[in-house]
Amino acid sequence: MTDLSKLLHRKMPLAAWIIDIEQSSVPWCNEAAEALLEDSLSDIKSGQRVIGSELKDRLSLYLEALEIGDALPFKWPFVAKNGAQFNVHGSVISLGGARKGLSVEAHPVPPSRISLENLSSGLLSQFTTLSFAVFEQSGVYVEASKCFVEHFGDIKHVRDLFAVSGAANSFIRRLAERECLSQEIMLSTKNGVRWHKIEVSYQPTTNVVYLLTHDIQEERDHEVALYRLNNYDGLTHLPNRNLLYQQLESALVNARKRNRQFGLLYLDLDGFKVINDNFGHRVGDELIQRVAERIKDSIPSGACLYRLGGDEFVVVLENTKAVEELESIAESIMQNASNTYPVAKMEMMITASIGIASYPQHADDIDNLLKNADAAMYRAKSTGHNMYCVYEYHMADNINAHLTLGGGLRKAIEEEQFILHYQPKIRLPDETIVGAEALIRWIHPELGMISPDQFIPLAEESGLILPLGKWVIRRACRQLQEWREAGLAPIKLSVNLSSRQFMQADLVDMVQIALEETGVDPQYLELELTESMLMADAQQSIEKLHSFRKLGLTLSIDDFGTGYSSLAYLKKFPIQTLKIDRSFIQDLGQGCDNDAIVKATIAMANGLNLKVIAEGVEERSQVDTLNGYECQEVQGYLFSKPLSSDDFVSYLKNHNLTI
Ligand SMILES: Nc1nc2c(ncn2[C@@H]2O[C@@H]3COP(=O)(O)O[C@H]4[C@@H](O)[C@H](n5cnc6c(=O)[nH]c(N)nc65)O[C@@H]4COP(=O)(O)O[C@H]3[C@H]2O)c(=O)[nH]1
Repeated sequence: MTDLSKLLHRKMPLAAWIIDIEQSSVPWCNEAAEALLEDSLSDIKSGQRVIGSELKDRLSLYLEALEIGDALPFKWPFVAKNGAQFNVHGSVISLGGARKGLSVEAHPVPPSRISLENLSSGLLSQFTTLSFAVFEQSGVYVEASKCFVEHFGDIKHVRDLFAVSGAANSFIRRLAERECLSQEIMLSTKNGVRWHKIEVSYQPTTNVVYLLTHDIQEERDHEVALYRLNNYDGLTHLPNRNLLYQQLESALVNARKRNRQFGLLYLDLDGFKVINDNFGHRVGDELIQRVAERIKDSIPSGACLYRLGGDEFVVVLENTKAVEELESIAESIMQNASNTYPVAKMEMMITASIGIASYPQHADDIDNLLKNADAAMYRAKSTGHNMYCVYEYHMADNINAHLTLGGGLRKAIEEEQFILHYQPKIRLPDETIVGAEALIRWIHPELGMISPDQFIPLAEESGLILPLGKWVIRRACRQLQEWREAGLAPIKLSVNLSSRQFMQADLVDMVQIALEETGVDPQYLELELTESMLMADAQQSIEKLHSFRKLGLTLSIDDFGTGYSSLAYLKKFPIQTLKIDRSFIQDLGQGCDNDAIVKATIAMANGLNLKVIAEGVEERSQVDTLNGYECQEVQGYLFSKPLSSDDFVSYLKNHNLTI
């Protein structure tokens, strides 16, 4: 071994070592070889470096045929752990006597030659699932895997891959700077532009660029779908509550920083639940879509519309100068939204109640701004549908009262905490009492008497109007029975129906049963309906009204003139009475527009053979004017406020009606 050491100096740069094939060992190696051997060519066993059995068998075959001094007939290629490639040359030596061994040297393979050899071998094209390609540093295409070619087609230059030329240029610039990079980018494939994750590695030894691509379009699509799901309403495609909060937060930051104002409108459709419950969710959904489109068309381009869910929407307007800007949006929405909607082959009508709140006047944080706009909306709803209210400080208390009332309503129905009051109806010109309107009152155990304006909207929204409405009809029928039994001359009693009640499928049956149970002659019961209630589905309304007529009841249109007065339809409805809304009566006889409207309405009703009653009559002058227009009946505080049952009987007696 000492001789050999002289022969092959340990410090020589080439890795060199000796193999004793018979012993499967490596009796000597120089320093350069040590690193290589450690990598893969041998193992250490019991302190001795050994070669594997496979290599031993292979080399033994050759040794048998070779003489000492002969070179091995092959180069033995291997790649070290650090990626360096070597060809190992060997020659047969004597290890003493006739015992043959092998002296080997590892020659590094010049990198460029290897890459060119490998690349031109078409090796990459064998890869079917991994998408990668090799380019010269200049970007010229060299070779690619099968999968890459199938995905991107024939490309000549790396530039051909990029969907955006700017991205291609920056990519090539970075390559020139020999950067390794990993990024998500859009690439042009045979199937169009798709998102990819790419990894690029520049190999200085070979002067080539390796590009690995991974199509992530599906992941991107999922991300986008998830984002939409979280932030947009599926039905109307409007942004939802999440995005509303985002916009409000940024609006608040901007407004605080720049000392600006912004505001919001909180919209809730009136009686939407009724439509949903009676026509089904599909019709309800379609209506919501149409309404959303209508609202969107009614707001200025700078305003954003959000759907909070159900029938609630919010409009946000930034950089406002005055609350009037928000009010004018509300007016425009109300004007457009109340026109009919063609839905499911019907002409539907729906209105909205709107609450307005503005930063900083009405609240200085988002939650309070929303809460106050909501409170203003509640106020609009309970004052009368289809209107808007700007927030005022006491409204927040009002909403609390609403919640308390709403919670107690169910219990109140169970415990029958209600009574009916009766307001006389007076015939003109002789001013005899010919009827009464039944008006509900809630006798709350703690709050006392609550007016219907405060709880009927809640009952409608919650659906409790159905049991409540049933109670009213049964109570009114019983009252007629009691008056008859008390010997009073028969009078007509009218009952208000809510829109939700009117759409109730078994309403006609329910009324019939109430009449039969009390033995009341149906001609003394009148139902008061509103125009919008009838117009929600005019065709169905006509059928229902005919069913009521068959029972023998009379039908009246309440609040005439405030809704969608379609004269064409009016002729088709089998109604007997028009009740002119009190808003037209208030300033009657003062030569204003209302005089002409009332006069024309009465003339038209007479032409259609309908009886006309004017409500809200408070002044004698109004009676005189109405008399002049040939109005048949009046009702109002001038004659009497709504009275309890006992007071009503006294009123009848005092007015000399036959008992
Ligand atoms: N300023 C003024 N007001 C007058 C005058 N004459 C009558 N009124 C009031 O005007 C309302 C007339 O009833 P409505 O328009 O059907 O309006 C009713 C009706 O829409 C609803 N409502 C009342 N009872 C029932 C009910 O049993 N069922 C349903 N669904 N709604 C009801 O609540 C509304 C309000 O009822 P009320 O508070 O009783 O208010 C009554 C009545 O007290 C007057 O000369 N001046």
